[in-house]
Amino acid sequence: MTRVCLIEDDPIMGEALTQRLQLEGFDVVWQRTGGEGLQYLVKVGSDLAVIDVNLPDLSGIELFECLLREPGGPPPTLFITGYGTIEDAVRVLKLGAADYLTKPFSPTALIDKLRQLADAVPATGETEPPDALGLSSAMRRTAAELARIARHVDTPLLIAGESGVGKEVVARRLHRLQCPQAPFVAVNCAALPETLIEAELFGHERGAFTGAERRRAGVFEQAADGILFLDEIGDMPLPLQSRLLRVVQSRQVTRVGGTEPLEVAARLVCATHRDLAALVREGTFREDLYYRIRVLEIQIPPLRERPEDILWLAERFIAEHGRRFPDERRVLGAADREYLLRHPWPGNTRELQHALERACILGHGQHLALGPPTDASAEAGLKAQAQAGERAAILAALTAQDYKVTATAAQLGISRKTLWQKMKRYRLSRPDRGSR
Ligand SMILES: Nc1ncnc2c1ncn2[C@@H]1O[C@H](COP(=O)(O)OP(=O)(O)OP(=O)(O)O)[C@@H](O)[C@H]1O
Repeated sequence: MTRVCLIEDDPIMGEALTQRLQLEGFDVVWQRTGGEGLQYLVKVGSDLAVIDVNLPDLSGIELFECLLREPGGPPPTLFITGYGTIEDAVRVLKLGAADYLTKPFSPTALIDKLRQLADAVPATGETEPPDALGLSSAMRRTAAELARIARHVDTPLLIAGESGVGKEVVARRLHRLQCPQAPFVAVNCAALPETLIEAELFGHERGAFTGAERRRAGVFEQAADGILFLDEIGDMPLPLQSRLLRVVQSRQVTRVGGTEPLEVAARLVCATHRDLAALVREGTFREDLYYRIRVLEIQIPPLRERPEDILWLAERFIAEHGRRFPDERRVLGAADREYLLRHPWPGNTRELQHALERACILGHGQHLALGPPTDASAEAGLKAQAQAGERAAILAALTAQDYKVTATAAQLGISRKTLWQKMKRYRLSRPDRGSR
């Protein structure tokens, strides 16, 4: 049963909500002051919290800020704000609240929101799954949906969202759920020259064109019964879109220069940071292909719209860095949290990850060096900063190219040898995802 801690000083409202939530099957604990509520959440904890912003002793926002400083952080929290106090609503969302309701509200609206949160929260007694995607309701919902999507292995999935939000992470998560032993083949449609993309996708027979000295399997074949991840699908040239549509519809592929069709067993997962519907309207993306690849669709909101994920992700990135470099174990301080929550993160999770990597490398003792460097540390840290930037650029290119050295070296404009040397120096190797 999902536990809800209701923190509300108004006796009539408190009692009415407690009764209604109990009737709806929630396990409700009603705390009448901010202080008692804080103590309860720190000592006992709860799956969800409903907190009135206006409490007599400690405001709901102060209470939430205290919980943010606790090691476990607050549970997914729904705030009740006063009518017309939009500033409060914006503030609580920025701090990481899951949602808010403005008074007066109907109990049904509260219950709907709590149910949405409860669906995504593990029931009492369960710990957070190791492969959670975030704390926000959007990412919890995505994680829950992936488990269902994984069962329908033939249905294409479209993952949409701004660059760096974690579309590939979601695709790889699906792979882990659906077919961890089968291949995961990632292709960046934007990174392939138009002349190569057809042969890369569909493969080619020996002698199909100048330079085709031997037969080559395309990515559909390479993906076998696993997942074929077509990133930046919006950048695929129109003529190839028609061919792709035929493959998706017939579940058969014919190599360039070949005549024998081969069965396609792989699941197609496409990703885009572009507005495909707009591309369809402009005539640069085929409408029939659009509908075919988005039978299932996951929209990942930008990080700025799910601030509750920022600190959660930051903790993970810092911990991960500390595991890899034990002498660089840093801790997120109050000023760091404030900085992280204030920054708009136009580059989304990727930018956050790189900012924290840099902050861990340049930090001292437990302290992170977040934000612009101070005068004293600027000079001393300049070299390290340049190296951190270089490492981050190489890491981004490796990730974009699925750790293919030739393609990554080409993207970065350096030789394969130089790339190998730098990967060694910066300890960059393909993460063991068990996917190939
Ligand atoms: N939920 C998450 N947990 C941990 N790391 C994440 C998460 N989401 C994203 N990241 C990290 O952020 C970076 C960007 O993620 P990813 O490559 O999946 O984004 P993307 O949306 O596919 O980006 P692009 O559109 O540029 O291809 C990666 O290094 C990834 O490891």
